[in-house]
Amino acid sequence: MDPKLGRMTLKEWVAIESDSVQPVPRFRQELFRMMAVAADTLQRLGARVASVDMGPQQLPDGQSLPIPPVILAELGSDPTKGTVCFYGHLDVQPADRGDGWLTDPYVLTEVDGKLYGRGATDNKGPVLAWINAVSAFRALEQDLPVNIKFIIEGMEEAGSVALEELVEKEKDRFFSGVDYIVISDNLWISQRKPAITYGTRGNSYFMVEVKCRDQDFHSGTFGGILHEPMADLVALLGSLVDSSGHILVPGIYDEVVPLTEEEINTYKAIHLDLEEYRNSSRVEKFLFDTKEEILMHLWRYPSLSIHGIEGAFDEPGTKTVIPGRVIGKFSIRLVPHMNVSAVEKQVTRHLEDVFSKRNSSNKMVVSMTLGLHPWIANIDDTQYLAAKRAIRTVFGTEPDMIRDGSTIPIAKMFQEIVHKSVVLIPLGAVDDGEHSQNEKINRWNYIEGTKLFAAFFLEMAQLH
Ligand SMILES: NCCCC(=O)N[C@@H](Cc1c[nH]cn1)C(=O)O
Ligand SMILES: [Zn+2]
Ligand SMILES: [Zn+2]
Repeated sequence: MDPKLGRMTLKEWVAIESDSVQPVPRFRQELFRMMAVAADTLQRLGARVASVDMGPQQLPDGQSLPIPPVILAELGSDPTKGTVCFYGHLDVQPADRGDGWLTDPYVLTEVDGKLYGRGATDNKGPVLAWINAVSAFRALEQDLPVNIKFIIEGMEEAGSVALEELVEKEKDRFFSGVDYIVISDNLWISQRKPAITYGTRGNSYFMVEVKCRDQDFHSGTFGGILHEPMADLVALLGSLVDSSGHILVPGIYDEVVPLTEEEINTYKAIHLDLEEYRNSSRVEKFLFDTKEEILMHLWRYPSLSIHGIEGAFDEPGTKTVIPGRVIGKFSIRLVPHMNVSAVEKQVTRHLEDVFSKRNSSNKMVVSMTLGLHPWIANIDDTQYLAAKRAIRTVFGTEPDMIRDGSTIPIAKMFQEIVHKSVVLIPLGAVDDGEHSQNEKINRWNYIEGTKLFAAFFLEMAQLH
């Protein structure tokens, strides 16, 4: 802890086990502690801070847990200055030492300039980099070049539960004076070259339940005389996508924006060392061989991923069970201009069609549990220019102009509800391993990223 500004270090933040994905009271308490610590840090910096009560989260099993508060903080309200709003999240993905972490995930550990720890890059490091950039102006006793607002949540990894309602409610209050919105919750596509991100994919998450009864069966006693739920489910999941990654749901590609020559040129301009990307991902072969195809299939085409089966036997050993009820989980990453409710209908119709052809006596229920829209921005907006200039100043290079294959739900919500320009300014390197074992942020990225944000404030002040 910095005694003068009361600033917390990344090590202290990583030590808080703020896992929002596992809905258990212990992690919820940690999340509340995390949000209280962050609110206190911002208060000590001189911000006006409100911790907004978000009410309960209803869980699928009928229980509920409290949602951690969202922090709304404001520094400066000079009407002659522009106002930049920064969004970040302080919840993390689950992490367990036994899952293959080489160090304790909740003890920030430096090895060769890499700071390992859960949340180091996603998203505690970048949030602290923003706070550090503000406190640099404070330490130098300089006025902030722009007014700054922070919106910081603790449920992003669980799908930003209840956040949309809050943004809607605060549209004409907290967000009324906001000119620009910045998010730093993704990565560069290179180890050393900075990037600016102007689009993300959306996500439709599906559950397909196949049920015979609530209890499992002995396969010696029932095997051979049942429509087995798992066999139905495997056939359903197997009908979704072919071996070249093409989604088999009829109509799913209908609304995808057609590709133009001009767009292809934007992919050509990006430097991506495929060999390095493949090696650092430890993947032998991708579905596509060229940089352009890889980028397009990550950013501008939909993809379908199968995530898991609830109720399946997944332990080591040879249990001879027939699961009585199984739930398959898969999701489709959406791109402009796919529509969430059209996708829901197409997927449901397709699964009903496949299931009916099996003549199974089991019951199938399809539900879409998340529907997150894709987002794309206008890269000619002022803050894109400011970010480019700040990158030139700090890194001495032009940024890669990139999109992100994953989903940052708040980007689209801000665009739709607040109607302000949104930019993603990542500061982590391509190999930071967000969501994975051994997540890290490089010391260099963390420090240069802090400088980048300070330079960005100065550029925004000039351009506004
Ligand atoms: N590189 C940015 C990472 C942000 C991220 O991982 N977002 C999640 C959000 C989500 C989508 N569906 C459920 N949660 C993601 O998986 O894309
Ligand atoms: Zn994140
Ligand atoms: Zn994440």
